[in-house]
Amino acid sequence: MFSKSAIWVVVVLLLLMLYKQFDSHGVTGGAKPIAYSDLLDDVKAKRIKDVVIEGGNITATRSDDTKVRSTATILDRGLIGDLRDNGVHFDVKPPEEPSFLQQVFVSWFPMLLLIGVWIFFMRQMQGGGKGGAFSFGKSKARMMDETNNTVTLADVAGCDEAKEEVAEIVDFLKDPSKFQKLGGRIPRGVLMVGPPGTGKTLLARAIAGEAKVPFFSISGSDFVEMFVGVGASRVRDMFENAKKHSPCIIFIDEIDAVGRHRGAGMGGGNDEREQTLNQLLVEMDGFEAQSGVIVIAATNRADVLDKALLRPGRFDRQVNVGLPDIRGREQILNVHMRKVPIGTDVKADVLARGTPGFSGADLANLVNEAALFAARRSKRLVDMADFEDAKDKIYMGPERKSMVIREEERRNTAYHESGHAVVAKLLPKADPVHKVTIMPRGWALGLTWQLPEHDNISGYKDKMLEEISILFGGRIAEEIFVGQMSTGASNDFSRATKLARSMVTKFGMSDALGVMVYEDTQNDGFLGGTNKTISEATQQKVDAEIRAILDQQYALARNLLESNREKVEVMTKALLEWETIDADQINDIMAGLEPRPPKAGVSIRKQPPSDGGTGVSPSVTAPA
Ligand SMILES: Nc1ncnc2c1ncn2[C@@H]1O[C@H](COP(=O)(O)OP(=O)(O)OP(=O)(O)O)[C@@H](O)[C@H]1O
Ligand SMILES: [Zn+2]
Repeated sequence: MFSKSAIWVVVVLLLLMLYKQFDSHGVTGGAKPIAYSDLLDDVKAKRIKDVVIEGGNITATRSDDTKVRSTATILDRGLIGDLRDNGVHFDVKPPEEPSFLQQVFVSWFPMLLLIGVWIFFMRQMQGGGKGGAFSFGKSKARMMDETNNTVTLADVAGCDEAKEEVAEIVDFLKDPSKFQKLGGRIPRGVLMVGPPGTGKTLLARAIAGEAKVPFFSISGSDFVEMFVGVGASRVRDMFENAKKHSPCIIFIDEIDAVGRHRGAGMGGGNDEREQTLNQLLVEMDGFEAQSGVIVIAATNRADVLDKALLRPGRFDRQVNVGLPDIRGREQILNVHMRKVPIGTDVKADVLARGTPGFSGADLANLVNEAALFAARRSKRLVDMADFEDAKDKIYMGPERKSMVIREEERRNTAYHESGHAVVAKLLPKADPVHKVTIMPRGWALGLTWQLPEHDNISGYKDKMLEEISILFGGRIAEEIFVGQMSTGASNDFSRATKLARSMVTKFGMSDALGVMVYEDTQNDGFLGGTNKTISEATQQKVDAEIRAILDQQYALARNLLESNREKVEVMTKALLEWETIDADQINDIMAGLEPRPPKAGVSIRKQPPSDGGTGVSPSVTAPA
């Protein structure tokens, strides 16, 4: 409101000044301006009876009572003499002073303007400014009181260790006095460390929910303001507020925004951030451990934090919240599946196997996407086909149903994917093939998905060799059955080569070169990128060894496909007919049977569902 009235004041003053300007001109208003020389002529000709000199202005009255005016010049010292000589009555007045109001306005105007601009920006920064211009130092922490926080530890899944670690905090918050009597030392600060979306915020809320205490949450970036001192006073305010509501939890997300070690950053440091951090340290030291306020902070990088934050009495307890493993993913899926109506064919364990690397937030998103698919198809339950599509969409981008693919190209892709799949099925150590599709999706024309039994933690030599053969399978099938080679296999080739190179140079899996590690991964590509630890001769041996591995695996795959031609043909036919085939159909084909038709509900969607999942590394055929 203030800025609006300020604008009005400015406008009124401006008008006043303009009016004054016109007004002073109005005094001389009736006079006709004439040249100075004409005036002098008039004086000499005795046509002037009266003259008023006011500052530099001369107003003269002629004998006929008409008024003229002109500008006097100090150069003309003879003017007075001329006037006297010609008997003109004259008067000299001092130049008119600006009025008091005008003076005040002129001297204060720049100041007022500055203040106006300042207020404007302040309000802008407050985001519309409900708090007005005077609430900078107030904490922005949002408080959620115990009655509307319904999250409990049961909602957090797949991180049992972390949950065990925080159980003690829940106990303490439930009944601080019990601990206080025994004098036990309860942590004041807990640091949750883990990648984004793994449920750090959720876990902190669950602690508050379980203990039924208020939960203050704020993001580290909320403290970082343009003005020195604002962040620090926000910290102070937040702690004061929290103490009033103790026992309670303060949750600071992204603490690295303030907690980065001091002296880092441009120009050797950032005063504002350091002040804020110092204030945080002061507050954490200051409040009694028994006051019942527990500060939980989250970060994805504990290594960038200022060491002072991690000292005893501050965030001395660390809880690691990592990406969920296969069992964790299954539990998280189950938690989120409770919120939507799920069909009986949905198997959380299969989905968990197919989603390595997914975080809790990704899995929540998966369930949500699946529900959207089901809604779009007007289903009453979310079934496995919806989950499959949701997962494919998240991994590969949406289906490109409208993409026009020439029949020839489609056939080529079908042979290519069948090649991958048949080789994978025939090799003993390969991960089971769960789905093959030639449905274009994202940037891929088709893909073969293998589903690992376990999360791939380490690679074994035989398995890696087989993987190389599987990668070659696509291109070889094109060679054998189509007779021409497309560029769609280039991704396969580069992956095969990379794998072979790592086997030789990193994993020491080559018989000829032994277990020495030839590639210093630390310095890879640094300083010119040449690897000085390898001599020219060794480099040649390395190349020859990679070549040998690739040739050998290529020959193996080619052999397998040549001697199983009819299986590739049948699979290709099935793919051309149904676009996607699942594990059961693939098994039929490999057993030499006619593949069973796709499961129900498929003909409507044209794309058959499958109960398979994704592999860690689907073999993707990119368009040329
Ligand atoms: N372990 C889990 N169990 C159940 N749901 C989870 C889990 N992890 C994440 N989620 C889901 O993902 C959402 C986002 O997680 P949350 O915001 O807690 O992650 P975060 O680790 O704090 O991420 P960030 O570091 O990006 O802030 C949660 O609201 C929840 O729906
Ligand atoms: Zn391929």
